[in-house]
Amino acid sequence: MSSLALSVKDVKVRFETAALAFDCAVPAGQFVAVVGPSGSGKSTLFSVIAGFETPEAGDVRILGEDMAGRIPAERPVSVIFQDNNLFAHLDVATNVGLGISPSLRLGASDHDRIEEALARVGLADFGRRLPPTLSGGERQRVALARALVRHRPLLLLDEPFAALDPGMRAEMRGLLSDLHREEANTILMITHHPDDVKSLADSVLFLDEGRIVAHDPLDRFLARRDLAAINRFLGNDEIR
Ligand SMILES: Nc1ncnc2c1ncn2[C@@H]1O[C@H](COP(=O)(O)OP(=O)(O)OP(=O)(O)O)[C@@H](O)[C@H]1O
Repeated sequence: MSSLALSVKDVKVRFETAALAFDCAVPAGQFVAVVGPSGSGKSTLFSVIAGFETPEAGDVRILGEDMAGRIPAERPVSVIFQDNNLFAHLDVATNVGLGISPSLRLGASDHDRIEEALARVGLADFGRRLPPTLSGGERQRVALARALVRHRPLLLLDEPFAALDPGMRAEMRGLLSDLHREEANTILMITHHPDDVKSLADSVLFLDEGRIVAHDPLDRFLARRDLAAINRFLGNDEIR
């Protein structure tokens, strides 16, 4: 029995112009902010965990289980991307239903689950709407509902608030924090905003040049002054 939600060990990914190497271990139930400069490897780390990218070496375990050879759909993971991947021609309820069954074979209890998930994200009456008629924040809430119906123990969020204005960001942070508490899941969230880190994270994974250079509890991370890239992210350079 493992109390680790995620273990990434000696993982190596090589692209034409970049070599990346990841090592980290995340206890179950944590909310982890994943931060670092552009191009440092955050999205690639997510692709490796979710199974979209096969590393040339190393070991990914989720809740103690080896993920080698498992395609994305077979992993106990949900991913929400910045552009939320909703199908524009399918209504909101159908988009959420895809989280339950990619072939949309849905029974009566599935429709109840969809309605419950939409109500939970504050979109109870939105089932028949089409995604292009929604605001950016509403679309992200649909993506969250689609992740919720899957009940996967690990949720990966790749800049889910990037397109939102500050008011909506704050609203989404509140919703995510409530859902994390209720679901007792493990969340990794990529963000470029110190505010997201401070209000949501238990710990912070910091990447630089294709490596995880820090994995600290939030307080320790915020007190760090020893790495230039972290100082830049936290705005410590500007205070001096
Ligand atoms: N499919 C790919 N083919 C070749 N190189 C890639 C590929 N995916 C990522 N890279 C390279 O790997 C490095 C890490 O990219 P990645 O997208 O993981 O960074 P990131 O930290 O998520 O950046 P950003 O914050 O800008 O989204 C970059 O140098 C990028 O050019």
